[in-house]
Amino acid sequence: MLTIENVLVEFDGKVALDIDSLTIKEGEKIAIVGRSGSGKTTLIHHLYDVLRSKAALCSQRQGLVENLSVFHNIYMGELQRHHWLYNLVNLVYPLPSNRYKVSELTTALELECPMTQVVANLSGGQRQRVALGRALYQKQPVFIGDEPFSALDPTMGRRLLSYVFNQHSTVIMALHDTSMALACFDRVIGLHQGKRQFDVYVRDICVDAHQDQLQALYEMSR
Ligand SMILES: Nc1ncnc2c1ncn2[C@@H]1O[C@H](COP(=O)(O)OP(=O)(O)OP(=O)(O)O)[C@@H](O)[C@H]1O
Repeated sequence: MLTIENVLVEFDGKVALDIDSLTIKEGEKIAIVGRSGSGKTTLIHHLYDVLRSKAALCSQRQGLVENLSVFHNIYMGELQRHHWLYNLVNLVYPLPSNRYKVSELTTALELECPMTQVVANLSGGQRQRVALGRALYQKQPVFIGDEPFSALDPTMGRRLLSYVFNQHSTVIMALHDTSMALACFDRVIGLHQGKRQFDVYVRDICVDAHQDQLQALYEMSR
């Protein structure tokens, strides 16, 4: 589906990402792990730039519009598909079909607040699920997420990960939860100082041994 080669990203002369070659096949579920500052977000954004036409991004920054409702923030995922006039009408009088689609999604995301609730009044975990909803609403074949469950309890995180998997053929996700990476994903890529430290298919490895390798990745000195 995609091969990137010789990707070097620097900020102020400091290497953030240095990948010689990385191939991603359609249908893969890939977790990207590594300690804070190892280059996960930089890689996620690079992959999104390359795959943009068929991917939805759920970024760490979220980019929610504080004064708009849950409905509007999720509906924004589809803005570019419609004429501006349709979007304007829907902003003022949300159409029943769109209200129905968004409400199905908020139920799946276990968002119990009303769809009319302004995002500024939501908790961190609720905001994260609204951002996730906006990415899911796009119904793209590829889902790219940057720690999309970091504010959720682990059980809910796993339930929502299953939902994301059911809705997308290919999933690429930066995570700090290494147990989730090994238990739920096909392939795990470990980054350290912008470089790939390992890249394994979970079916080919001894998970317990790899749990130690993952732990070591987080304990590496900078
Ligand atoms: N816009 C920027 N300007 C300057 N430096 C940046 C910028 N974005 C990232 N960096 C630097 O690039 C390196 C990689 O950052 P990145 O955000 O990709 O790491 P990360 O693994 O996603 O971290 P985290 O787990 O904390 O989100 C870090 O040293 C970071 O400080």
